[in-house]
Amino acid sequence: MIELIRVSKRFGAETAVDDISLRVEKGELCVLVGTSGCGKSTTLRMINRLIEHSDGEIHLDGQPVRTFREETLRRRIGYAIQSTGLFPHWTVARNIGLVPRLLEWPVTRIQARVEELMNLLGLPQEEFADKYPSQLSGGQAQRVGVARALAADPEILLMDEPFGALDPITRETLQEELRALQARLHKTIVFVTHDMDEALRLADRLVVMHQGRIVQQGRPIDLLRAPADAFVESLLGGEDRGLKEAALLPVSERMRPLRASQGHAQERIAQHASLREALSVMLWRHAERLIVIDEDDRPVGELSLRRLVRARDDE
Ligand SMILES: Nc1ncnc2c1ncn2[C@@H]1O[C@H](COP(=O)(O)OP(=O)(O)OP(=O)(O)O)[C@@H](O)[C@H]1O
Repeated sequence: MIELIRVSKRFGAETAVDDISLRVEKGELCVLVGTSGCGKSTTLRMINRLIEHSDGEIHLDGQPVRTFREETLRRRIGYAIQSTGLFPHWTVARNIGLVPRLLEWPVTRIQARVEELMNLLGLPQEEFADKYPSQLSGGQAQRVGVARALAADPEILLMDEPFGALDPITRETLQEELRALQARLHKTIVFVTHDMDEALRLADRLVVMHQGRIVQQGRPIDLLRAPADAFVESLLGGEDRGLKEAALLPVSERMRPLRASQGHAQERIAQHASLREALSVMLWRHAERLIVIDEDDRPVGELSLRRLVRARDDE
């Protein structure tokens, strides 16, 4: 668990982070969003002490980070950044093994761990272990960066725009992989991004920052439904919020049991698809009613346009 209590950071006369309090529970994926220069990266770097905070307290599992030895911070906190920070003259395998080597793990254990991580991140050993960073695509390099951050099996992962430089498709793939990884590994993650869709897709807890302060935090759906002010509302997408909310809700949430009289609907949608996808199918197929199917393609319900747009309170 990470806790920031009334934390500030000043660079000379400038206050980059201004009296923020934040608690990230074990296993939670917390995303920091906000306009450029609002203090997201500074907040992240104060957690692993790349930057020392000026005021307040930062605790890991109740213990002040100031009291941790460098080695302990390395072991407990992984760090992945947009530019990957890979050493260009080191192979992929050597880059991934960096922290275990610094921690003086035995060579065989390092090799086994590097192999395990390359498998986990979809980087086949035979193909990638001996490559150099310049021989990788952006997406592959990011995977190596994430593998390296996970190498010493830290409880905490700090990620600063790790997918920032990627094309939208690779980016979405890595977002899905991060969620899947998180479901398996239960790390405590703090993730910084500019991209609101990425933030909404990934976050258990969304933290909106503005001019060094936290202006609102909570579950993405709660922020979408009740933004604290006009700034948060516009950052969350203004009039697009309806679509963003629909992207977070599964079809199963609004469908109802299939009745014989509705059997004429032909278009289908998976029950795990989002309401946004359902709306898109309706628009594309000119259909006001969809049959909802399960993983085995069996009809399990139906979703009408009327039901999709209905206010939550009417249910
Ligand atoms: N080492 C430093 N020395 C002086 N000022 C700094 C330093 N690092 C950051 N700042 C200032 O602190 C403020 C917050 O910067 P920070 O990088 O945390 O913002 P950010 O929200 O991560 O921005 P971006 O999204 O553009 O990366 C900025 O005004 C920045 O200029």
